[in-house]
Amino acid sequence: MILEEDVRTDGAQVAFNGPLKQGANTRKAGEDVAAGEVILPAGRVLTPADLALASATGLAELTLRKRLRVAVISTGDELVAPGQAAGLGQIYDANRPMLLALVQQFGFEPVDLGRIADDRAALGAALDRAAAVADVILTSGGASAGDEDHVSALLRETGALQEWRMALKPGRPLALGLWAGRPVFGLPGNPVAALVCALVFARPAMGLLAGAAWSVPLGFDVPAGFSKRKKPGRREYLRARMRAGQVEVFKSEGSGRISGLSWAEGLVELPEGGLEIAPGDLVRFIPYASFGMS
Ligand SMILES: Nc1nc2c(c(=O)[nH]1)N[C@H]1C(S)=C(S)[C@@H](COP(=O)(O)OP(=O)(O)OC[C@H]3O[C@@H](n4cnc5c(N)ncnc54)[C@H](O)[C@@H]3O)O[C@H]1N2
Ligand code: MOO
Repeated sequence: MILEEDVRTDGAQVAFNGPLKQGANTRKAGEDVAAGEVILPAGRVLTPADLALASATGLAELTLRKRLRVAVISTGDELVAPGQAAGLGQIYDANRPMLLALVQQFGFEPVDLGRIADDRAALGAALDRAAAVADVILTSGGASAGDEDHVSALLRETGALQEWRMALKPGRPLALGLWAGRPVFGLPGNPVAALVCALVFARPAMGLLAGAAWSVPLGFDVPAGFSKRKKPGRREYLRARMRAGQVEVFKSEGSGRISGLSWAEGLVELPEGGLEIAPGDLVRFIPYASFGMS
C-alpha cells in the first residue's frame, strides 16, 4: 500500500517515487489482540482505554462488581455546615465534602452520613446506621486520645479497635477498627491528616475490598527544591508539586492548613529514618493522580 501523494499518475500509468516496502501501511487482522487472549484481567478498574479495547473486540457487555459503598461521617461538636453562620469556637466541616468527593473519584459510591456530635451513644448509633448501608466506614475527628475523642474510645471500649496510632506524619492517631463486620477508618480530624490517611491507608484497602488488586501509588525520584531535617520514627508526607524539574513543598507542615492541600499536586514521601535533605537531593514525589485523586 502506498500513499497517493507519494505517486505520480497520468490516469493510465503510475510512477512510484521511492523504494516500495511490502506490507507498508497495512494492518493485519489480529495483529493487536489475538483470539482467546485475556485483554482485561479480573479485578481491573476499567479505564476509558479499556472500554475502547472491549468495544474494538466486539464486547457489548462486561461483568462488573457492584461499587463499594463507603459511608462518610464527620465528628465534632465544633463543626458547622458551610453556608451556616459559624460562631465562636466553631469551624466549617471541611473533611466530609473532601472525603465524599474522594470516594467518588476512587470509583466507589459515597454515602453521606452527616455530622455527629461528640457523644458516644450518638456515634455508636451513626456507626450502626453506616454499617447497615455501607461496606466501609470513614469517620473523621475524635481519633486521638483526648476526653472528647470518642471514635478511638468507642472502638476500644466495644472491642472493635484493631490498630491505633501509626508511625505516620501527618496522621498518627489513625484508628482502624471493625464495626458490625465493616472496616472503620477512624481518620484524624485535621484535614491534611485525614486526606493523607485516606490516600495511604484507606484507598488500597478499599480497592482490595472492591475486588481490585492492592494499589501501590507510582512515585518518582526527583530533585528536591527545598531543604529539611527529619527526625527518625515516622514516615512523613509533605504537600508538594513539581516546578521547573524540582519538587517544592508547601510553606507549612501544619495539618490544619487546608490551603496547602489545594496548592499541592501530590505528596513527597519521606521514609521512617532520620534524614537531612538538601536542595538537589532526590526525594520521592507521588502525584495525587497516582493515589487516584485528581
Ligand atoms: N494524646 C494525643 N493527642 C494527640 C495525638 C496523639 O497521638 N496523642 N495526635 C495529634 C495528631 S497528630 C492529630 S492529627 C490530632 C487528631 O486528633 P483527632 O482525630 O482526635 O481530631 P480532633 O481533635 O477531633 O480534630 C483535630 C482538628 O481538626 C479539626 N477538625 C475535625 N473535624 C474536622 C472537619 N470535619 N473539618 C475541618 N476540620 C476538622 C478539629 O476542629 C481540630 O482542630 O490529634 C493530636 N493530638
Ligand atoms: O497527624 Mo497530626 O496531623 O500529625 O497533626
